[in-house]
Amino acid sequence: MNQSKEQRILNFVLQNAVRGDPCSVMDTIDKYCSQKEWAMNVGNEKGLILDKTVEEANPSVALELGTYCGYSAVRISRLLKAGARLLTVEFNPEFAAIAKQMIEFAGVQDKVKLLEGPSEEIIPQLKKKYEVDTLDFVFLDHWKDRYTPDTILLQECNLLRKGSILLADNIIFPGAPDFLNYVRKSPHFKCTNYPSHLEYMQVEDAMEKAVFLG
Ligand SMILES: O=C(NC/C=C/[C@H]1O[C@@H](n2cnc(C(F)(F)F)c2)[C@H](O)[C@@H]1O)c1cc([N+](=O)[O-])cc(O)c1O
Ligand SMILES: [Mg+2]
Repeated sequence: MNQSKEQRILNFVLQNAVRGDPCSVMDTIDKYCSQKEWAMNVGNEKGLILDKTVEEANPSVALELGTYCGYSAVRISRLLKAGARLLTVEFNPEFAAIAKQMIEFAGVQDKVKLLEGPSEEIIPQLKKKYEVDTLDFVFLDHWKDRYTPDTILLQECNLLRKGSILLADNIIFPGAPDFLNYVRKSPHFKCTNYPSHLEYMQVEDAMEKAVFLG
């Protein structure tokens, strides 16, 4: 049975990146996806915005919705302080298996917990099952029509605290218009837009930061 694109990306990393070196894994994925096969990793340009926002948040507990191949899980977890952790949620079992191997190869597995399943099931379990009090940082990069319902669900589950930082990918392309509308109109969020480009392409894109005000 022929391989999936995600399996080809993982194989390229296993054969070309330096084991235990997160930056080498990120650079190798970016090289493959810019030169051989496009894939929906946040990439290096938007990745720098992600880096700066993670450093600003300096999270003890971070959540990512949309693991995919694990590129941003590696990117985020490499910046976490000792004892901090990233919970990353993936719905597709095949992608989760790829991401698990990617995370282990990068050597960040002790900082990352990969949770498999739909967000509407996992988010309500975070407090009791995954011992989360509140989330310091949330990266939204999953299905764009889930950004708003999951942001509402995070609030309903009391997982946000004054100062929790949400960062959303793909505000322009593919776009998340209802999310943009929701957070910009809400009195509970202070929003900042970061213009950028779609990963590996000369297409406009942007990220939106939404700080929860309590
Ligand atoms: O569709 C895009 N991303 C969707 C990303 C989807 C990924 O998030 C997972 N997921 C779904 N639900 C959950 C959770 F957590 F809820 F369970 C996790 C899906 O299985 C998939 O791996 C996309 C598309 C483009 N593009 O250019 O088309 C560019 C991008 O940067 C993109 O992120
Ligand atoms: Mg994205």
